[in-house]
Amino acid sequence: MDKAAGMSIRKMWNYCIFQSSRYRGMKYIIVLGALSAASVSYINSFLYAGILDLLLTKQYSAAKEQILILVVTVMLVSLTARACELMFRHYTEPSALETKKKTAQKTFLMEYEELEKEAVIRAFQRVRRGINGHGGITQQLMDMYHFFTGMIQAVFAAFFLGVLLVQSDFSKENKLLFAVGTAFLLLAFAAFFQLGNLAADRIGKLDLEKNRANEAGNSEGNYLFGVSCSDRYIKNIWMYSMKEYLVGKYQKMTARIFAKYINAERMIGVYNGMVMFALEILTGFIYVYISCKALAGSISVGQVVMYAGAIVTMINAIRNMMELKIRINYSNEYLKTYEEFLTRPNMHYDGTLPIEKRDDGDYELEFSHVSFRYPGTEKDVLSDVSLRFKVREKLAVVGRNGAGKTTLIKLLLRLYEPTSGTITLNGIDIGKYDYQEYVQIFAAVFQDFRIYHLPLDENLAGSENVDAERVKTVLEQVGLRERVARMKDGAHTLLGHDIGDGELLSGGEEQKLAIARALYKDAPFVILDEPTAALDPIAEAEIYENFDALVGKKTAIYISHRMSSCKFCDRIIVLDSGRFAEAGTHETLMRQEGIYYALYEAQAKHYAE
Ligand SMILES: Nc1ncnc2c1ncn2[C@@H]1O[C@H](COP(=O)(O)OP(=O)(O)OP(=O)(O)O)[C@@H](O)[C@H]1O
Repeated sequence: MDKAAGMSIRKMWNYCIFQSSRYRGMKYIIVLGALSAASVSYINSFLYAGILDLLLTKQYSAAKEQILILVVTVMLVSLTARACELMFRHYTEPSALETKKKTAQKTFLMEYEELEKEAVIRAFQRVRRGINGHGGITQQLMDMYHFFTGMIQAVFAAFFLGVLLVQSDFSKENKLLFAVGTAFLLLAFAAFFQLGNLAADRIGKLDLEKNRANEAGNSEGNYLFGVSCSDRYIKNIWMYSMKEYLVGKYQKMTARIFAKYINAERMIGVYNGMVMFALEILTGFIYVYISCKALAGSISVGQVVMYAGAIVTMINAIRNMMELKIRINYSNEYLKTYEEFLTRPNMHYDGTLPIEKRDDGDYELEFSHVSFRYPGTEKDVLSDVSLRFKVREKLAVVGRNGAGKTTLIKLLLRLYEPTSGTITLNGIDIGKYDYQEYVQIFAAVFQDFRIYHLPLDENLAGSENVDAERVKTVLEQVGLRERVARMKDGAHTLLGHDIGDGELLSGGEEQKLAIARALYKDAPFVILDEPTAALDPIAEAEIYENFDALVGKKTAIYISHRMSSCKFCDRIIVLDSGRFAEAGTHETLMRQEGIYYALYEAQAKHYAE
C-alpha cells in the first residue's frame, strides 16, 4: 500500500475509533475480527489440503480426525469473525452520533465572527456531508474494518506464496528452470506492486479532483434542491414562476459537474482496468508455477488445492482493498475537514470574572470611543461611539438602514470585539467576564429571532425544566394566553412540522413568543431589535402600552423603524453611518429638527395625510 493510503487509514482510525473513550477496547475487536475473518479461508485451504493428501494415501482414520478439526476450527474462527464484526457494527452508530455531537458542541465554542465566515460555513457543510454522506460514518467505519481484513488476508497470502517459493525438492535438471521461474515470479510481483502503487496514486488524485467538482456542485445543488423543496420558499417560487429558472439552474450545474466527473471516472476506470489486467496475468503465472511444481513432484495434490485457494483469496482481497481504499480516501477528504473544524480556535476572548449578582439590577454599561469594522472589510461600521446605558432607562436606538444599530447590539453581546475603544460593565472591560455569566444579564429579541420546532414552553424556557407559572404569566403579558389555551397540549404543544405534527404559528404570533421568551428569562437588560415588525397595529399598540409593565425595572434597549414607538422611551439616540449623531427625548429631538425629526416626519406625514 502506498504512503497516502496508509495515512488515510491511520487518520480514519484516529477520527472514528478513538473519538469516544468508552470504545477504546474496540481496537482489540478490530484486530481479532480482521485476523479471524482473514484466516478462515486459509485455514480451510490448509486443512483441506491435508485431508486430500490423507485420502489419496488412503489414511482414512487420520483424514476423519482432520475433517473434525477442520469443521470445529472453521466454525470457531467464523463465529469469532462474525461476533467481532457484529460488535464493531454495534459500535459504529454511537460513533456516528458522537461525531455529530462533537460538531454541534464545537459550534457553541467558536467565536461568532468565525461562524459567519464563508469558509467556516463551507467547512461546516463538508463536515455534515462527511458525517452523513457516502453511507455516513457508519459505512465508513465498516469500510475501514473490511480494509483491515483485506490487509491481513494479503499478508497471509504473501506468507503462503513465500512458503510455496522456498519449497524445493528438485532434481538437478529442473533446478535451474525453477530458479529462473522463481526469480521471474518475484520480479512479476515487484512490477505488479509498482504498477499498483502508481495506479493508486493516480486514482487518488483523480478521486480528489472528482470530489472537489462534486463538492462545488453539491453546495449549489443542495441549496437549489433545499429551496425547491422547502415550504418556506414554495409560495415565492409559484408566485414568480421560478420553477423553470431553478430547474434550469440545477440542470446546468449537473451538466457542468458531470463533464468533470465523467472525465475523472473514465481515467479511474482505465487505471483500475490496468491493475486488474496485471493481476490476472500474475495470477495465471502463479497457477503455471504451481502446476510446474506439482508436475516436478515438489508439492502434493493437496498443496496444489491449498495454494490455488490462497491465490483466489489473495486476488479477492487485493480487489476489495483497492475499492475500499478509494472509498476511504473519499470519506477522508471530509473527515479531514472534520478534524480541521474541531481544531479551529475557540472563543479567544473569554474572561474569567464572575458577574456580581444584584437584585437591584444595578448594572451600568458604557461604550467609550468604540469603533468597529467587520473582519475582512475596509470600512468602519461604527466610528468613535461613546454611550452610557443608564440603569432602568428605556433607550431607543434609531437610524437609517445600515446605520449600525444591530452591530451595536452585537458588540454589546460580545458577538464581536470592538476594533478600538472599550465597552465596560460596572467599570470593567466586558471581555474580562466569563461569557456564560455575562450573557445571563441579557434577554434579547433579535431581528432574525428563531422559534424552534420543539414544545412551546421549552421554547420559552430554553430547557426541559419549565416553570409553568412563569410561562402562563409571560404568555398573558404578550397576549398569547388564549391562543395557547386552544392548542391541543396547551403550553406544551409541539410547534412546527420539522419533527412532528406541531402547531403552526403566524409570523406575528411567533414574534410575540420571541418577546415572551425574553420576558421569561427575566434578565436585568432587555434588548428588542425590531420586536414588533410582524405584529398587527393593535397587538403592537398593546405591547407599547404595556411596555413599562413588560420591561418592569429592567434597562431596555429598543431598536425600531417605527418612530412613533420611540416616544415612550426615556432617551433616543440616533446613529448615522455608524456615528453617534443625536441624543435626547422625542420632544427635544423634534425641536432640533435634525435626523430624528426628518425620520419622524417622513413616516408621520402619511398618517397625517
Ligand atoms: N457580518 C457582516 N460582515 C460584514 N458586514 C456586515 C456584517 N453584518 C452587517 N454588516 C454591514 O454593517 C452595516 C451595518 O449593519 P447593521 O445590521 O448594524 O445595520 P442596522 O442599522 O441594524 O440596519 P437595519 O436598520 O437595516 O437593520 C451594513 O452596511 C451591513 O452591510
